[in-house]
Amino acid sequence: MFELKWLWQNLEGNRTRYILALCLSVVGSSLTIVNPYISQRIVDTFIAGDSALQNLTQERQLLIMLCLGMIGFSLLRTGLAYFTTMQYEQSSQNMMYNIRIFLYNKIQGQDREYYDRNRTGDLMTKMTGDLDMVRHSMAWIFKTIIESLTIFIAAVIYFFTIDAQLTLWMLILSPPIFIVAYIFAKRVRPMYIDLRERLSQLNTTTQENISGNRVVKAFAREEFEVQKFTEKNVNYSTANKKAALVWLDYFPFLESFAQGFNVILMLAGGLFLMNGRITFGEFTAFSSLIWAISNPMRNIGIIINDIQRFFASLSKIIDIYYAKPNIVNEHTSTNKRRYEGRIEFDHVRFKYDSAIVLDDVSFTVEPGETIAIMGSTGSGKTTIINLIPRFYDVAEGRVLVDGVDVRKLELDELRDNIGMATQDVLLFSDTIDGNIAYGDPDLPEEDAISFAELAAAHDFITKMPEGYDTVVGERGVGLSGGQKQRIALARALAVRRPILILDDTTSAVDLETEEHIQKSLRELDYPCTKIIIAQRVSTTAQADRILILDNGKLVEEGTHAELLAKRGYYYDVFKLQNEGIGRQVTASGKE
Ligand SMILES: Nc1ncnc2c1ncn2[C@@H]1O[C@H](COP(=O)(O)OP(=O)(O)OP(=O)(O)O)[C@@H](O)[C@H]1O
Repeated sequence: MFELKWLWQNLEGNRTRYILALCLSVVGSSLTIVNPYISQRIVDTFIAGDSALQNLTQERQLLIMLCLGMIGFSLLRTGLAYFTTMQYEQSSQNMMYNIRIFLYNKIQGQDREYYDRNRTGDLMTKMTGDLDMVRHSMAWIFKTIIESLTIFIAAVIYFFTIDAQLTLWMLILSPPIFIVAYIFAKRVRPMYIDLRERLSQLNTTTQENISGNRVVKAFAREEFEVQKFTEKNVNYSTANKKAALVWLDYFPFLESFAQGFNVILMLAGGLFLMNGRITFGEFTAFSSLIWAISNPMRNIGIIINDIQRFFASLSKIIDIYYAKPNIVNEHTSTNKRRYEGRIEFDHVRFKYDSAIVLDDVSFTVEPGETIAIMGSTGSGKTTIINLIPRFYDVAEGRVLVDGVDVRKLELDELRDNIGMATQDVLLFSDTIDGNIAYGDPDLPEEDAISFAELAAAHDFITKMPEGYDTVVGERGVGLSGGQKQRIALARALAVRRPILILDDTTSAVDLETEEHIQKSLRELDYPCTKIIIAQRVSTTAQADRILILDNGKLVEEGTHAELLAKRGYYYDVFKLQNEGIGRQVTASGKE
């Protein structure tokens, strides 16, 4: 079976320990029959045998030895169980530790398409709940199966040595139990796959709700969100109950069969005892070991439940394990080159799934130039800049950096040459200093300060209670939109890359602050090609060239003056932003 083979492969380094644990389980469980055997000897020799009284006086030494033996074996079994459990725990924990690291790296190495397709809540479920289910199975469920099986087999062999016919009578119930268990397993498997899916939906809803709580509050949609959560919760709970109820359908059969072992022992065993076919001690041995046969039968349903959960979780983990990104970061180059910063789009066509987003886009940016991209919302501006660091690959055409197709460049090196501030600003729960130095952890504090000054962030940072050491909350909680944008800009500048990409980075700052930022960008002390997405003419006016996008096509290209003279989209935007919205408002406030 593929999943088990996969587990075995990943057990590398811990295989010996795990096999040792399995062997110890077998040995420890086999010892279960020792005490019933000693009991049998004690009963037959000292309690119920013909010469019991005589033995009690003459063989007292043997009795003491047998009693000590019982205590000794009990202690040995307990010690062994402790040691065995430790081996299971250590090997399964070590294995999961390795797999967790591997999966985390795997997720980190996925391309943007993977993140577009996979929900955060689902990935979180795989990395936590599913991994833990597999670990639990390795440490407990497999152990339970091995131990139950060993005890069962050891008891059956021991029973056979006492009386084969009585043993066969006892085993008469096993086939129907296995048939019931098999039917149950077949019915319950799809339910656990469904259950796992619903848990993932529940986690996704919870995660989205928590990370989007400010939007929820802004729209006073708490009730709606509670309803949405309740719906997922009900779904999960219903699926859980459904699976549990299926188990309950079969439980009475399994329990009755398990109880049946006692009845058979009483009837057949009692008859055999009266006939003198077995001794009283042997009957006691049967009686004290009957649980070894009935318990595994009784637990078979629980074990099947857990195994179904185990396989449902394991297949989800394997999904991540074998997921292959289309855009791979080889991490091979040790010496990363610094690029000149020339960018060229050569008849680029791009689509998300089947929707064409960029169509025949061609333009060139020379090293050191500043290019502004403007266009209506959804026209494809962000998509253009996402193609430069190769977050996605083009469908047709080429994107070239320093004259080389980005698909032929080392991904690490390419991205190491780009500083980027994205539209959706994400800051980490760290100090402001730590956030600015994110791309360069060795950045001296005075440099962090000077980049914050360039990004017009220094003044508000120094006014904060702990200045640069102020810890910002998750995603930058505690800062205004404009403040977050400025820290993100300082972070992008601080890496001093030859290509700087800014996606609407100054949209939330006032005009005066923006003026300061524009000046800083013009006066950067390192060579840098800048690509700036902006909606304000005040931002684009100073660019060497402005590209206008409309519906995925490049419709205008030129300097501020050239585009104004063209009287196209750019001119309209310019007019709109400079003359208000075209309405002449009178002093009295009427049009
Ligand atoms: N991950 C994605 N999967 C599918 N479609 C996407 C994805 N990202 C963007 N799109 C679609 O691609 C088109 C272009 O999006 P893009 O983000 O490039 O526009 P934009 O010009 O940057 O818009 P805005 O000014 O609103 O940021 C839009 O129609 C958008 O719906």
